[in-house]
Amino acid sequence: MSAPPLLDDALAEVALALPLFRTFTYAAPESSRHALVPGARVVVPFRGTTEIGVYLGPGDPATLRGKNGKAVTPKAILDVPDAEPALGPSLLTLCRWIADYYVVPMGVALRCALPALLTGAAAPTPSQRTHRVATIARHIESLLHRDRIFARSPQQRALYELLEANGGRAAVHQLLEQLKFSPSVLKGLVARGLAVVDDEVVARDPFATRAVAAHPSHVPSAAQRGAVDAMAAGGAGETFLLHGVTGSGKTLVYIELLRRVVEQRGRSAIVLVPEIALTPQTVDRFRAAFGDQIAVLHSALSDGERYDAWLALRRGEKRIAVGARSAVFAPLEDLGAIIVDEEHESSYKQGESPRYHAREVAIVRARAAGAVVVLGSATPSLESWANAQAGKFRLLTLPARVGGAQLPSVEVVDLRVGRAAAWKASQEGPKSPVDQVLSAPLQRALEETLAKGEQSILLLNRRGYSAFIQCGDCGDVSVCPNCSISLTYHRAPERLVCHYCQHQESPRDRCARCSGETLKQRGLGTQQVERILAERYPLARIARMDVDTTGAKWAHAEILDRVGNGEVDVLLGTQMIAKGLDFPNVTLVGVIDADTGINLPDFRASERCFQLLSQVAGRAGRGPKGGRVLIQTRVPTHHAVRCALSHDYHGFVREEVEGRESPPYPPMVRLANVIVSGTREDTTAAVAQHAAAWVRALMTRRGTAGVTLIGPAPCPVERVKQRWRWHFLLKAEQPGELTRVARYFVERFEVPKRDGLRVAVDRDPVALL
Ligand SMILES: Nc1ncnc2c1ncn2[C@@H]1O[C@H](COP(=O)(O)OP(=O)(O)OP(=O)(O)O)[C@@H](O)[C@H]1O
Ligand SMILES: [Zn+2]
Repeated sequence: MSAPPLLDDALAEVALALPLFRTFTYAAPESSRHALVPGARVVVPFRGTTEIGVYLGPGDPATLRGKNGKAVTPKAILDVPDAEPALGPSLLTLCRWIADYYVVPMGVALRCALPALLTGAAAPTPSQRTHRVATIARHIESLLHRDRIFARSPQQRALYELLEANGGRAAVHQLLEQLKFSPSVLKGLVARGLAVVDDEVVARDPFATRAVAAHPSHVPSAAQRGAVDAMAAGGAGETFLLHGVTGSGKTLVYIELLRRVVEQRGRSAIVLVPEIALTPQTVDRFRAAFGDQIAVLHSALSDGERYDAWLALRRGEKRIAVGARSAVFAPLEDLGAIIVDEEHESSYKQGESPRYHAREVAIVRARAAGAVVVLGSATPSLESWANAQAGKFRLLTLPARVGGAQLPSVEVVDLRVGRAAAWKASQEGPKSPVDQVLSAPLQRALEETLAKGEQSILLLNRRGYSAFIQCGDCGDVSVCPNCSISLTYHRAPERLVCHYCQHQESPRDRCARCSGETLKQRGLGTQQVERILAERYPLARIARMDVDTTGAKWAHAEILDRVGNGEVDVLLGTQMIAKGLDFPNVTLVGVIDADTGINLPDFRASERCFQLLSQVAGRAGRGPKGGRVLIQTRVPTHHAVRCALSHDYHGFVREEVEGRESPPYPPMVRLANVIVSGTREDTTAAVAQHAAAWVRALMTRRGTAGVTLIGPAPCPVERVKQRWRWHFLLKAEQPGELTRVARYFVERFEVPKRDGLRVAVDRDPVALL
């Protein structure tokens, strides 16, 4: 053990947002614009430029020895720009925990807790917020009409349909640059009165102008009141797991809890939702209940607006922060509650350094602040469930839907055909497109629902027009030149897109390998299904929602508003339509292919599939009309499918946990995924092997019996953005051991400085792909 450092007030320890596991020592200024207190931003000279850092406390003179043992004169802090420290003591402590647990430099943790405008990382924004926007001027409802209008202008049609897919609007520069439309195509649409282009439309904060519909304020049911009472009486730092079936009224529970915490006790609160743009209904309910007290933090805010919201929270002008994962850092004092809605969602995990999980950060923050945490879900993560079973979290249950509504009946449609049926089908010739997508029972259900004027949701967990392009002769699939993943075929405009790195190319008619003819009809994507549905049901009003419609960020909210207003009969989309939607007139949910994702080489594949099926099924029958769910699958006996059919969360957990016992995976053990990547395959593999051997030797030397190492091996997705990827896993029963091993490794293991080699540690990974 080294002796504790002798700290010196004339010196300052400063964290900089650099990928270096050390802080820097500067001379504290004798006089400065503002007081130098821990958490204050400082401007310091660094390698010939200036950087913005955060002052942590007095510095250690021992750090001022050069390599030869001679004393080095510290450079002085240039400025302390803020009257008040950017980070209060509690957020500073939280960042220390993040740096330690997620094995990242302190400066990296700090940067993620501060708004971009304060870290010097912000781009100057005002000019970016002004752009030209193309909007559809005339809607062409029927497909036949459309065929006629665009008979001689397929490019215009593609652009028109792309605008449509974006909720009717898109930025002109995006259409031209990213999607490679020529300006003349857009001009053509404008000339024909089908679209208009507005000059210099300034993007605005959609929530600032979004009217809050007066939401009826319900009287909580006995079950809801029981949950609120328990939470309001919760001890400081207590964590509750609110397991409430879909439609059980969890949102009202959160709102009633906040009434007590914020309105009665005058404390503050944070509400985390998976993704703001996808959950406008939930956000609207909070806004309806608390109005001006809320700051909604979301991705459409400019850096300036984000900073304004941050300041309002910081000054206590607003006392409730609602936002996605980064809202867990909202600068609120006297925190009384943190709510994590849909706590099982993987979007709470940040994909880049620091790879924190907002749920875990919320728990740590609340414990330090003496606040309660509420984790809510109809399908809690196995980790949270295990914590509740172990008594670490207190379990509260809402076992039924509000107002006596029933959970929908769920039926399975087995897509497997026996040999005899397959023979018969082959004699009958190719199936019609709609028969390939929707089984007879699902078609019947859809038609009945349309006939009754009710709404349907169809889930297809794959985007693009057709999953990939394959050679009919040699079977070769078009893959991304940068990533080891097949390219997705998109129709509007026609192109192949890599969903990892956005690489785009034009589809070929002939195979690059054998010149055989390529086929474009393998697999189904949302665009293709939309088209097939439109042709089969020309009068149905169909809306599609998937990642491609994010071109205009708020397209989602607009599409959902149209569904809410009854302007849409069929909502077709990827997993993003499974979240939190609450439309009483949706009486049918169809899952086109439940098997997508079930066989991914990832220990969470089944859990994710069960959650998705349960969540999307939960969109049906939320009103008095009841509801029905049909799940098409080729694996009807898989426990993820079977348990979703009977709304059996407990049964699923029982079977799934068994599968995670041997070999052990979370929640039985704690996991860290160590990923080695680089631009050359051979050196990446060699470094991964060397790193794994290094860690093994360390563990033997140190006698860290509690940690095991598995691998190394290539990652299931071997190459992403031109980088090869290898990984190994560290498993441990105790998180502390894992921290020590990972930290020692990251700080001491020398990664060769060539071939872009990098090592990343992903603590508590949500996926191993
Ligand atoms: N006490 C109540 N009385 C009447 N209606 C209620 C009550 N509580 C909630 N509701 C209504 O029930 C519906 C479902 O509530 P909510 O959306 O909060 O469910 P949820 O538990 O979040 O479901 P999911 O997990 O599926 O998102 C909403 O329309 C809500 O307004
Ligand atoms: Zn790619």
